[in-house]
Amino acid sequence: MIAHIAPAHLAGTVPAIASKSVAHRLIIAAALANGVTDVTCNTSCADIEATIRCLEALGAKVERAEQGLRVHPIPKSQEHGILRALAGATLDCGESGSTLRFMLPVACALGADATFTGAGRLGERPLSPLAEELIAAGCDLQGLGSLPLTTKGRLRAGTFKLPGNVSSQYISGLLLALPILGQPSVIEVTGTIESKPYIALTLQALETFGVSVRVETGAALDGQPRTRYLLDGSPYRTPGSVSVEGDWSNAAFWLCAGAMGTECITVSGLSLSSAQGDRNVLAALSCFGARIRRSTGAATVQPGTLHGFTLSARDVPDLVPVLSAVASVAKGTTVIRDCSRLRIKESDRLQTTTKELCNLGARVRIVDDDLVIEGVDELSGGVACAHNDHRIAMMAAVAATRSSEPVEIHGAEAVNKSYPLFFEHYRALGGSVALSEE
Ligand SMILES: O=C(O)C1=C[C@@H](OP(=O)(O)O)[C@@H](O)[C@H](O)C1
Ligand SMILES: C=C(OP(=O)(O)O)C(=O)O
Repeated sequence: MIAHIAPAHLAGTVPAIASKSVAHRLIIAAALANGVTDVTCNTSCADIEATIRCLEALGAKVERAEQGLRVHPIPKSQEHGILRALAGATLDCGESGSTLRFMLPVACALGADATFTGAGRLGERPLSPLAEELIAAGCDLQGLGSLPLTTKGRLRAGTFKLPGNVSSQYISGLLLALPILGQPSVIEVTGTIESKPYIALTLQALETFGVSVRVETGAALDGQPRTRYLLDGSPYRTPGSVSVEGDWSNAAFWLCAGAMGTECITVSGLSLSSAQGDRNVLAALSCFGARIRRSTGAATVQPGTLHGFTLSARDVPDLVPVLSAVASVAKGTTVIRDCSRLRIKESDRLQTTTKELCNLGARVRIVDDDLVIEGVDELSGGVACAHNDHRIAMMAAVAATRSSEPVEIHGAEAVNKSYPLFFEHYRALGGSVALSEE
């Protein structure tokens, strides 16, 4: 699909969609709990549907309700009282890295005999060293390095060792899986943890379902930071109902468009005290020079004179494409550091952010693992490719608001991965988008 966008500033109010990261975690916990859970979730997307599909393949039942979902957990075996996954299940993770990295350890802990499939770049995205830890703890994984991937055998409780700098999803995946085992386990993470707020989201979901995790921080013998997550073996207990909060990662596109425009943009339905790290988009926009207003459950960004500054992507990798669009029209130089993990997302986002913003007239370059962006007054517009990456498609659409000529985005259907309503909301904010077949 091609999105043809006529340059125009955006303004107005849109409601936040449901947080994909929070939804993955709450739906998984609900499927592993001791009873039915109602999950209020006002929107869905391809990635959330992938997680639902995988849980259903393992034996959970997910009913669609008016406000969201009613999740019936994977049944327990009468004989042993433990959760019993359906044998021979195929878990189609679509293009969702979170789904694969969360459901693989979950399937291993259930002792499922399962096959994982997926699409797009998912098979190339790393699973190492999570996979090696699962193998060392009793699972037989075949087909590593691509998809399909199969698992057999049941994970044993114990100590799992992971580095902190590959993907926080490995740590979240193990945290979600280990309560299934009903015995104490420890996850030991060495080095500085990147994407750390996503682990906080996982711990929050576990706590909601009665699983408490003790976190110890300190240093290993070699002086490196070491974080230990200690699980005491307590199982998931349903609280009856839970609610998925608004998504800051996707609200960020509108808030950034607000900073780049001439009038305010408000996103409603957001928790201002959320554990989502991407809430820091507000702090970043304030450093750029935009004015921020916080009210109950909503954030508003007013344009200001934007100027570049230096920031780290360590805890906010998903904000990098859209913050780069803001930086493209901010005076002076912006440096976004610690971007190495962007290479292993739906596309190599260091490359695709640079290439596509440059195609639209920006001045962006990669220096080692950093992005260096020299601001220009206006972008030129032109043709951009989404590279099958939702955040690149949405970045280009936001860049169009400050282009002198129209922007054409090829592969615009990529937005469906996290935000099927994206172009509808773009129009609701006054944007002019026509969609056509490629
Ligand atoms: O746990 C999560 O929900 C996510 C963690 C992050 O990945 P990494 O930990 O691999 O950086 C983030 O980029 C991804 O979009 C969602
Ligand atoms: C990287 C993302 O998701 P995932 O890793 O779950 O595919 C994302 O939503 O930008």
